[in-house]
Amino acid sequence: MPTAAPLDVTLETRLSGPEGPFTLDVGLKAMAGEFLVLTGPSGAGKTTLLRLIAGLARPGRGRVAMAGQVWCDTARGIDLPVRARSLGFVFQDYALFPNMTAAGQIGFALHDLPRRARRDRVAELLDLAGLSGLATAFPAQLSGGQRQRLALVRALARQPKLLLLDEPLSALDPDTRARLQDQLRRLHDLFGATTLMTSHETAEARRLADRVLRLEAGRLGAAPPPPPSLRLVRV
Ligand SMILES: Nc1ncnc2c1ncn2[C@@H]1O[C@H](COP(=O)(O)OP(=O)(O)OP(=O)(O)O)[C@@H](O)[C@H]1O
Repeated sequence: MPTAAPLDVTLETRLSGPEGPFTLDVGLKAMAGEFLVLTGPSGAGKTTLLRLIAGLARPGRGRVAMAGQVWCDTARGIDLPVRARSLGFVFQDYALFPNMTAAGQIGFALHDLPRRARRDRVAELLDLAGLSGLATAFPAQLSGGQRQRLALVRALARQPKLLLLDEPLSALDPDTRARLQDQLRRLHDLFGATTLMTSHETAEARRLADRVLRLEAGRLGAAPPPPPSLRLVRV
């Protein structure tokens, strides 16, 4: 259950879209453990917002704070490097290392643990991902769903306070996607990270999220309510 309001984001930055420049101008707060899904049309700025929060891009101006720690504040010249921010991410352009086994991918994220603790933690995370029998498999030997489960537990390996997911399920077939939605929500609940995910699928957003937000042309609004359910009429 959400308990506090630790993610506090106010960002403004100029972007150039196909129809000309526009401003990504966002104020966003999330509770600890809250699962937010960000929907909106292509080009609205969803990926850019996640990259700015992660520290992979720098905003024109603004502030990002998480759990009382300021990650970025342009007015005070603060801009923590990505590795100093307690976050995990699954981004389309941060794929798995092709030449590393499943166990190696997770172990890499835990490189500073002593060897035995690292081995135990890797085994535990592989088990959580349902990949215990595939510890020595390389990404090319895994299905799309297995790869995304691996990417997810790798992102959660260091128990980050914030989990950023950019369309993590979009490349999967519908059945795998539905299964992974449930697994994703379970992992989120288990780790208790605040999660911000982007999705084009309104149904997916409603199924997963505690709160759905919509970004349009750089501005945030609440998502429209779900359509009223059909009422049966006696004839
Ligand atoms: N550093 C930048 N400077 C200027 N414009 C940028 C920069 N980064 C992204 N853009 C532009 O901002 C717009 C929003 O891109 P973004 O990828 O954030 O949208 P999106 O909502 O995630 O779209 P999609 O749903 O298709 O992934 C795009 O037109 C992109 O070209």
